[in-house]
Amino acid sequence: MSMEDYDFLFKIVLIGNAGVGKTCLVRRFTQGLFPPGQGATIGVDFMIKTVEINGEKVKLQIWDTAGQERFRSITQSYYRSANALILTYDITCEESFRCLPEWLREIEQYASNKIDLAERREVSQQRAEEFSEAQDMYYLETSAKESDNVEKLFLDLACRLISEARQNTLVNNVSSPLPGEGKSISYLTCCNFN
Ligand SMILES: Nc1nc2c(ncn2[C@@H]2O[C@H](COP(=O)(O)OP(=O)(O)OP(=O)(O)O)[C@@H](O)[C@H]2O)c(=O)[nH]1
Repeated sequence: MSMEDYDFLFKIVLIGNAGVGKTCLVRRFTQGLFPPGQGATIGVDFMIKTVEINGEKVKLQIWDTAGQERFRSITQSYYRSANALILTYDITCEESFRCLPEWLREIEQYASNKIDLAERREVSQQRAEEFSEAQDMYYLETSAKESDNVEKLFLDLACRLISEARQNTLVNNVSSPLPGEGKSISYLTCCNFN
């Protein structure tokens, strides 16, 4: 794809414990499906989706990292150049929530997945909200399976990145957007995705 094919290009990296549903979230968003029998990611995987937000083409490069500890050194190298990181945990797995502080340094935003499994919930929404507020992060519960909030997760993030890129363009007085630089952690709610 040439430069003319999009107005913005953002790199988004999903991180979080193994089995929380990172790959399913990415595939739900990029391919519109919930893959049956999804196996563990080896190293990193990469998918692209171009969306239109308020008349502008936004190309999202989405990197899905392996949650397994043995791949940590490989996946860490992908965090650095990311415009945004989405830390994912599983609402039915207390351990995946307790590990969040370990991931904190890299976090901008986090998603709690598998909300379709409400009867098996171990991590209450209130705890997650308190945690995200304390860390000044954006928080959204999703279900890759039921397709709840998945589109919203990625589009809200893209919207926020556009806003940041614009601010940087103004601040730096340059003609081209500089996505990802001088990231703000405030959450934009004013976007219209139609
Ligand atoms: N019920 C339910 N199951 C889900 C959801 N998302 C993922 N799963 C299941 O959770 C398991 C793990 O999903 P993956 O997407 O492979 O998890 P991952 O975080 O990418 O795992 P790693 O690649 O090992 O890091 C699979 O069996 C999925 O079917 C969801 O929203 N609801």
